[in-house]
Amino acid sequence: MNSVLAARGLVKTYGDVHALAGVDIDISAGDVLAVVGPSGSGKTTLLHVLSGILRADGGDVFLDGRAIGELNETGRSELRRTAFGFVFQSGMLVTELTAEENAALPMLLAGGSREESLGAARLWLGRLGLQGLEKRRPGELSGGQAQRVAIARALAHRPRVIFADEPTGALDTRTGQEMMTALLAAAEETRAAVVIVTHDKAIADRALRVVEIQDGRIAAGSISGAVSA
Ligand SMILES: Nc1ncnc2c1ncn2[C@@H]1O[C@H](COP(=O)(O)OP(=O)(O)OP(=O)(O)O)[C@@H](O)[C@H]1O
Repeated sequence: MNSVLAARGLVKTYGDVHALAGVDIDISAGDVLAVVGPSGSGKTTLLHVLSGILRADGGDVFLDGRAIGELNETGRSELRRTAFGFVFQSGMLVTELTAEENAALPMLLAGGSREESLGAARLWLGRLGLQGLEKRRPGELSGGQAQRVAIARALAHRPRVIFADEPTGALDTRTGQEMMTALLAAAEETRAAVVIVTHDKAIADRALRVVEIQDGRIAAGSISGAVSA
């Protein structure tokens, strides 16, 4: 199996709500997978369980064949900092830090030197068209620029998988599409796999594969490409 990330029989419950009711997924390097589905169907829960933010109640997630359910909280948090990158709807940048410091943060937290981390951050900010804005704070950036800082932050430590939850949700259509173009080009360059939760069909259409979640399960016949094992 060549999957970077695989899920087998994922189950997650909140009280009597079955947010995930048995999900199997295989994601390989360079893959771009859009996760779509109605509100409350389990998309964000799936992304959080795949990325080790939440622990599965049943089944497991495998990164390069290694079960992440076996890791303790420290191990999972290290995994999130090193192997995964995250882009959220609102960017979630640290308001007191500059663009380059924000983009360097995962590398700094993972123990990288300031020089090396800021160097990688500047490189990605430049590639994403933000040269000259490195010293600005999030409040001094447009929504689209802030999202590109978030992409640089998700990429600078060269993660295996980038998770994006409604990354274009706060952007106008054109800026959202530009952000997707930047994300996909950057991911292609690093061969990172990308998992995007989105309500936006035009954004899902940019993915290589789309999977629809319904009531915590992959909807029958919803898969474009061979997502399920
Ligand atoms: N922390 C929680 N406690 C209790 N129930 C939760 C919690 N998080 C999610 N749920 C429930 O689990 C189900 C799946 O939620 P989830 O957020 O994964 O759906 P979603 O598809 O991402 O929804 P949306 O598109 O509206 O963001 C829903 O019924 C939701 O109400």
